Amino acid sequence: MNIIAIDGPAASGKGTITSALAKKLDGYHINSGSIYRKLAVLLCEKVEVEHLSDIAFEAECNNLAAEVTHDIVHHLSEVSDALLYTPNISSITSKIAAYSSIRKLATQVQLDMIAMYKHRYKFLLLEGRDAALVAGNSCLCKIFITASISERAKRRVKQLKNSKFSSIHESILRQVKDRDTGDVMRILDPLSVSEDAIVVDSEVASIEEIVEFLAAFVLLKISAFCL
Ligand SMILES: Nc1ncnc2c1ncn2[C@@H]1O[C@H](COP(=O)(O)OP(=O)(O)OP(=O)(O)O)[C@@H](O)[C@H]1O
Ligand SMILES: Nc1ccn([C@H]2C[C@H](O)[C@@H](COP(=O)(O)O)O2)c(=O)n1
Repeated sequence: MNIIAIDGPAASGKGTITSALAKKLDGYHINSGSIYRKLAVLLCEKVEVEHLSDIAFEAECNNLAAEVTHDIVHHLSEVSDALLYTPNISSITSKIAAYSSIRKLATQVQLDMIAMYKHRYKFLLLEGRDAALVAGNSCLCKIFITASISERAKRRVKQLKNSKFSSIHESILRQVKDRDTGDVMRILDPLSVSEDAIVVDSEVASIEEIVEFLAAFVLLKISAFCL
């Protein structure tokens, strides 16, 4: 099984690049961020999280994980994609991703998806913070997509411009910084660059050029494996 693990900070372009790379390689894209985001939406449907203490918030995360675990695929399929990328859900997702009950559940969903799709596709592209860890020995290569924080905030402003969540650069920059801090500082599976990852700066080339380059890199890697 060939798993390509792809990671990077918020708005670095990893989702866009992974999706285009999956198309180019005829692979299947597993977006682990969307699993975490859907769990955040389910939590918000259940409780008002805004005024909870950290202890109460963690308890609610544990309750949610216990409640949905037996029918997780059904629960996740009930969540509309439209809600996933709102600033509020992005920030709550970053928070819930720190708790082991949530991480355990999201990891199980990813492992189930890998088991389901591994015989149907030559490549599985696993996007997310702990992709390399989840993929384990089946990881063919690790890719880390990055860009400067100002560029990432600029991209997010542009992305949100035509939605009802549009916001000014300063406020988006603060949100992106807060998410970086939450992702990098948390104890469980923090955002970090694995030493054997290939690091791609998405500011120095277009999306198409990066996808071309990465597809060539993956194919080279697999041919080296087959020697
Ligand atoms: N060279 C580039 N490479 C990748 N994305 C780019 C590039 N230039 C502009 N973008 C744009 O940056 C925006 C952010 O990309 P994307 O949503 O894929 O980021 P992400 O890392 O998956 O973010 P998140 O983790 O918050 O979901 C998209 O609108 C994408 O089109
Ligand atoms: N494997 C993963 C995937 C995502 N997260 C966290 C990190 C982010 O704060 C949030 C949303 O992820 P994104 O859609 O931006 O990739 O979920 C994680 O901890 N582990």
